[in-house]
Amino acid sequence: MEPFNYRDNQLCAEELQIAAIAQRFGTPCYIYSRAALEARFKEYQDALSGAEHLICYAVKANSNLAVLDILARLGAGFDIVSGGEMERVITAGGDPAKIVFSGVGKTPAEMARALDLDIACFNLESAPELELLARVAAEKNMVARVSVRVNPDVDAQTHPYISTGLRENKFGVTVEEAMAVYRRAAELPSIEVVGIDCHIGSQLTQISPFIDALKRLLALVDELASEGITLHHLDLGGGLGVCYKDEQPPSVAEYIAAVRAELGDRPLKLVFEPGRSIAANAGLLVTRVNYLKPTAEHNFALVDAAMNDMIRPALYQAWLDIRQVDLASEGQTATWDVVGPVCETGDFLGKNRELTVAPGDLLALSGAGAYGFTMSSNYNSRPRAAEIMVDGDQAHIVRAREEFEDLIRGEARLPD
Ligand SMILES: Cc1ncc(COP(=O)(O)O)c(C=O)c1O
Ligand SMILES: N[C@@H](CCCC[NH3+])C(=O)O
Repeated sequence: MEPFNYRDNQLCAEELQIAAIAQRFGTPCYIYSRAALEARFKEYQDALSGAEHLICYAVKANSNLAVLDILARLGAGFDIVSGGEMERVITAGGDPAKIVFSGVGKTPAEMARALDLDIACFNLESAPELELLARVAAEKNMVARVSVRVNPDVDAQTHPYISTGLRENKFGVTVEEAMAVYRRAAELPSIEVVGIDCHIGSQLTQISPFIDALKRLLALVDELASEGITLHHLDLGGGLGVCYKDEQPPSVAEYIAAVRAELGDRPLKLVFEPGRSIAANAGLLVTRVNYLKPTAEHNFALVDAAMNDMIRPALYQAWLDIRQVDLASEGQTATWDVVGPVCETGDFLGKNRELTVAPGDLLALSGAGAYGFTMSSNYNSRPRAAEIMVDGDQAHIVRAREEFEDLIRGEARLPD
């Protein structure tokens, strides 16, 4: 489902022209498509039909309440990594019984709140975390359901910053350590062992690393069973990649089919934590060209969005497609570096792009629905962008553009 198409040379989001949305809500703005979010989530549901499963959307990819609400209505569970994400899910109407809590640094307060909400499962990332959780649960006279995040030491073949399943990464426990953590968990009265979990990295474009990880997890499941520790679910994390440029990731259906084939008829509920593969291509970042600055070295198109709005190009050298909103622009055709107003040389959204642009034109960055707004900041005291949800021929503002008052909230000058 491609939500952003041209009609009469004008880029549209579902039934609406991007130019009209930008006119109404200003730029820079994130524009999401409800239909695209739903279609991607349903791909997972269809691929998993007939199997006991839970699809826990990874909130970090795009945590806007409207996005969470749309997915919650379809029955989604949620993968969270902080108290803030937990409260977002609850505020959006998500079901706490479908929350899994990942993350290497859970605090006692976050644990206590998650226990009060009776979330599905804590994905434990270390032996000390198990001890702390057991204490927090015991003090509340409660039992915490856990799975252990295993670091299977497989190469996800993705950017090193978003690879998480190698021995050198900070996430999870090694296969060897996992046995000890499970044995200890099984003897703690305030802990109930329910599952096993891994997440080997993000933007994976091949199935084989997932299957390698799954094999290592299944071997552990068998070893645990032989010791009388029976697991009920297997959580393979997120990580399925998307096409930003010319990547050819497997489809959701291919990926899930391969996992189901490897699992065979084991009585394990399958849990997934997809983020990017649901949200990335359901969103655009729309920006306006303020100046054209051709120099001897480079042609710069200075736009009103910057690295604080979308940091992926600066942080991971990520390539995002940049499209003209108006294909009939009468601007200057050249190879442009599309850069923002932030005072950093690394502040670029894309380099060497063939575009026809004039000051005042709009450009749209594709693949911006995941790890776009959620990674944005106020660097250079820039208010964060507005977020818009398009639903057919309706555009809803789902996060207001920040104002100066938002920038200084909580700050104070010293007393006289
Ligand atoms: C534990 C965990 N689960 C799920 C995800 C979501 O990953 P992705 O957006 O690649 O699907 C992440 C982020 O990579 C993660 O760290
Ligand atoms: N933030 C990363 C994805 C990593 C997710 C964290 N586990 C990105 O934009 O590609």
